[in-house]
Amino acid sequence: MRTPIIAGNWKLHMNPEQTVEFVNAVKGKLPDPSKVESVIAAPAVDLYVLKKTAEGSNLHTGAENAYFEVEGAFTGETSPKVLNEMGIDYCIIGHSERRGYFHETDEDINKKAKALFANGVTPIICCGESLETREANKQEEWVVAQIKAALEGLSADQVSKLVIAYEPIWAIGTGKTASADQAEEMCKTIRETVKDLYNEETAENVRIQYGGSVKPANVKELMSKPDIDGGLVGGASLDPESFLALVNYQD
Ligand SMILES: O=C(CO)COP(=O)(O)O
Repeated sequence: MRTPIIAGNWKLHMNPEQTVEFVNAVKGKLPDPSKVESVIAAPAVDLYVLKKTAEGSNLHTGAENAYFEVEGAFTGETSPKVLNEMGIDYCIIGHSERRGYFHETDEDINKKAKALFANGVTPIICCGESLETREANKQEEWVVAQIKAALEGLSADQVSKLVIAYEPIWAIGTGKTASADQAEEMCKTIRETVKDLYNEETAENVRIQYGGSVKPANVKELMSKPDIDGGLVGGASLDPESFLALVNYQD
């Protein structure tokens, strides 16, 4: 059985003081990680205090991006090796904002996935189509191509452990959620793609999140779908009460 995983993606929000305040507010109220895994992915400048403050709690930690090299003359980048040394569990890669604003390619994302695995950090690999692609009814081929490129050269064992986040760009920060059926349809397609590329067991193990205007009001319906194993949440993860409502959706 796959353990549900709800991850907040803070994007470019929150400073270290706000991070400490947030973690202290949620820390004693998170679900047992065997029932629902709770993750906060924070800006790199907040990760040290995020990890320190979360220690001994049920909160797992994540970075929002990392580079595919671990050391060297790469000004401004974050090392997967240092994330591991800090005890950071997850790293989001390939978010549509990184692909769009920072021109990250499928190849970069694949290299980042490999570098994260080589350094003991679990990738959360994002995929998702634009409104234009959906209106042309090309969303499946688009997302399948992104998944194939991102997973290129990864082993079945690695793919069993990673997380894939399906985030249709038209639903991010717009208040316009994909319907639970639309989200389920694509998450199912992603799982079938993993089955075709690897095997049934790997497809059964890989956890697939939906992201795009997930809120306490819609999380339960999304999570009731068989191929949706979690949420990657932007705006609604910034407030402790709202984050707690999301991770405790089973109550
Ligand atoms: O991009 C997202 C998470 O990575 C989704 O953001 P919102 O939840 O704010 O729509």
